Amino acid sequence: MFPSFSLRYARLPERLRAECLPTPVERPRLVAFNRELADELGFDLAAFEADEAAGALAGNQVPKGAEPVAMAYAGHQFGNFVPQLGDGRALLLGEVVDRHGRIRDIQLKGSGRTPFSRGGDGRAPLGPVLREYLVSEAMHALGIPTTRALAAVTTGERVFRRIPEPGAVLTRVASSHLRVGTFQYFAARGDTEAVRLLADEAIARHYPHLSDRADDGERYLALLDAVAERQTELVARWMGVGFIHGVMNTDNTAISGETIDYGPCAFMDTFDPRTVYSSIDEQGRYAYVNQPVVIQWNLARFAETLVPLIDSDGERAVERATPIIREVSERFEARWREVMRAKLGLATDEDGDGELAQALLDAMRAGRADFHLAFRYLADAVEAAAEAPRLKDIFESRDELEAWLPRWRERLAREEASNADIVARLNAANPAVIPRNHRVAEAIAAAEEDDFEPFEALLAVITDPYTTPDTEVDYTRPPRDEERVLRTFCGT
Ligand SMILES: Nc1ncnc2c1ncn2[C@@H]1O[C@H](COP(=O)(O)OP(=O)(O)OP(=O)(O)O)[C@@H](O)[C@H]1O
Repeated sequence: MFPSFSLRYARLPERLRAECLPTPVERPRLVAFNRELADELGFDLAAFEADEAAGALAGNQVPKGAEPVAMAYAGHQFGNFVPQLGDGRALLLGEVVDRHGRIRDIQLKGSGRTPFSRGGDGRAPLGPVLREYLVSEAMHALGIPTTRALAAVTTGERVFRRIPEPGAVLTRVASSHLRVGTFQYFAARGDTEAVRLLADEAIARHYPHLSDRADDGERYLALLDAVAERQTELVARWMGVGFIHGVMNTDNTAISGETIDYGPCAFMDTFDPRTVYSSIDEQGRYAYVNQPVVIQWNLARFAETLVPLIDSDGERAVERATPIIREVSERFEARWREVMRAKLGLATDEDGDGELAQALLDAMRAGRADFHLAFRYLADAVEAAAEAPRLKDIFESRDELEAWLPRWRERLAREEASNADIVARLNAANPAVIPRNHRVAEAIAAAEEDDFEPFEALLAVITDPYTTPDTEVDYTRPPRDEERVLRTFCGT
């Protein structure tokens, strides 16, 4: 059933990883399987058989040709350096070449202890597995780079967190699992050769256009620049859909520029830039508004690992890398303005656009408006005479919005586009439905009672996010006060 594995990472020197087999589980049952992604990866779907797939995707049988490895990595967690993390509950089965010729990692998450497990049990509860499944697939449907979810299997075993919970294994697909933390692991050990191997692997897999730069220093500097570009754009795009990652540690900053690790993440409901959902982020380090600064900080940690590769003279290397890190804030501002222009229905670029977008966000904050509906319902207000009651109703106080709308319409007039075109742009840039926290919580609670219908129904609508769902349940509605999820648990 599985496509053939290329075992690139398993063939890298042993100190980069640990060979390790998954620990079999009692009663594997396939509860979610992404056929579209499986097809893209080259799975033989004609030979697909659910029980056999469940066994393989729970790690009870290692697929033919796979050589599972746990990857070594370190990381700054909430600002503190932890020199040894590594896949403590995940195993890379190997890489496959998908139907588009792209190399993709296939990894089991929750498949048992590894040499990097430290005190952990190597397992994952069903709730976080389904949260990662839902949110990563929604992110993909929104067109934002991310790891993907291929399958979820329940194990028939309990895992013990605050309370006993049903266990599960997620099969995750990524264009690679190289993280800033992977580089930090070896840099902290003074193993420059390993850092070089990783940098070369990163260039080969994600930035092949850099490989023909003859000068080593230039090439690794260009790698830093390329990662900074992708990560900065990623954060701007997260913020454009109201996403808060929740745990932007350096081990969760992917070199590919994909979103990775959907732990205590959430999409914001009421707009407030200080919003934090994560139960483990007590100081608000990873609040919505802090994300651009955090990514700059994480990229500076990445730059530090590359110093010996950039120039044999450390001071000169730092001098060369520093402008790239400094520029992250400007780059972010530019990407953010692009994201916001699209959300306002603007295809042309004017100096005042950033300020116009900020004024709407200020109005949303003052009016305690729902982030997603405020943008989605802008389409009702394009016409000068429009009353737009749906839009106005979601603002608790409207003065700022009322003052903003004529400014926006004046700006739209300079677009020289028909109202219908503007409406089409707005609807293509502002999703109707995202996985709201209370809906994710509801789907998880039902699945924990063995009812997967709410999970499947939610998955169906969030993977078609720009279409207003025609369903009995209103997936677009913000939570009522009693439904509000204030904190999300990472549940590791
Ligand atoms: N139950 C567990 N058993 C062993 N190790 C664990 C467990 N939970 C988390 N870890 C390890 O602790 C570290 C931090 O965990 P975190 O929750 O950020 O990552 P994760 O969700 O497991 O992994 P990823 O970043 O690959 O999505 C990682 O090295 C992870 O492998």
